[in-house]
Amino acid sequence: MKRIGILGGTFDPPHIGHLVIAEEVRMALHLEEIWFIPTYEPPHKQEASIEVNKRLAMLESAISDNTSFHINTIEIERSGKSYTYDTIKSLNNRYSDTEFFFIIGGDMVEYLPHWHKIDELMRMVKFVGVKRPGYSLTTPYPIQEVEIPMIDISSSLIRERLYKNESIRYLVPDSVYTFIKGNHLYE
Ligand SMILES: Nc1ncnc2c1ncn2[C@@H]1O[C@H](COP(=O)(O)OP(=O)(O)OP(=O)(O)O)[C@@H](O)[C@H]1O
Ligand SMILES: O=C(O)c1ccc[n+]([C@@H]2O[C@H](COP(=O)([O-])O)[C@@H](O)[C@H]2O)c1
Repeated sequence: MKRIGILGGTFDPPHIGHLVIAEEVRMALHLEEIWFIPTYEPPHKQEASIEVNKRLAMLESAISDNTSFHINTIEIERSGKSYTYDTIKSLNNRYSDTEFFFIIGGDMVEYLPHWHKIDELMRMVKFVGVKRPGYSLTTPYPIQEVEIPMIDISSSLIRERLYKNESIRYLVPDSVYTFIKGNHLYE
């Protein structure tokens, strides 16, 4: 069986926290690839503040220098609310030779009881939890923890900084920085 990690996210915008957790989990669990899956419409929070094609373009530029990182656009193609249950069901059908590991930060671990069809989903995919400042990995669900250097960076922090015209240099890859500035995003 192939071993593939999935990092689902809104990536509004992508930041170095996303890249670090993907790489750390890839290494720790000996995964062949990480597939980044941008949501079309996040199931549990307000819709993204910029359009999906711009989120996708930023994500492409953020991961382009890592040959183990790929993007899967299944949720964009499906449109509507991006329930992980629907995504994993399709991927399991399509890639029967692959074991998927769905990576989530502490905030999403705490939210697990509210995920759509969570009990069925737990039987369909392995969840991997990584710590995030301010959240615990305590959950009644069987997740596997991977230790990472904790990173206190979020897309909300980056959006807030940009609204206030403060620096976000080094919090996002240079290519994402250039894209944000060039397209006047989050101003
Ligand atoms: N710094 C981080 N440490 C650990 N996990 C993270 C970190 N940033 C994001 N994640 C995880 O990555 C996934 C995708 O996150 P998302 O794209 O929503 O970014 P975010 O920074 O949480 O955004 P926002 O601040 O807008 O909610 C989620 O599972 C989230 O928990
Ligand atoms: O399916 C659900 O009910 C569900 C609830 C919360 C989060 N998720 C998924 O978890 C991933 C991270 O979510 P987000 O909004 O923090 O980017 C993303 O792939 C979401 O679709 C999924």
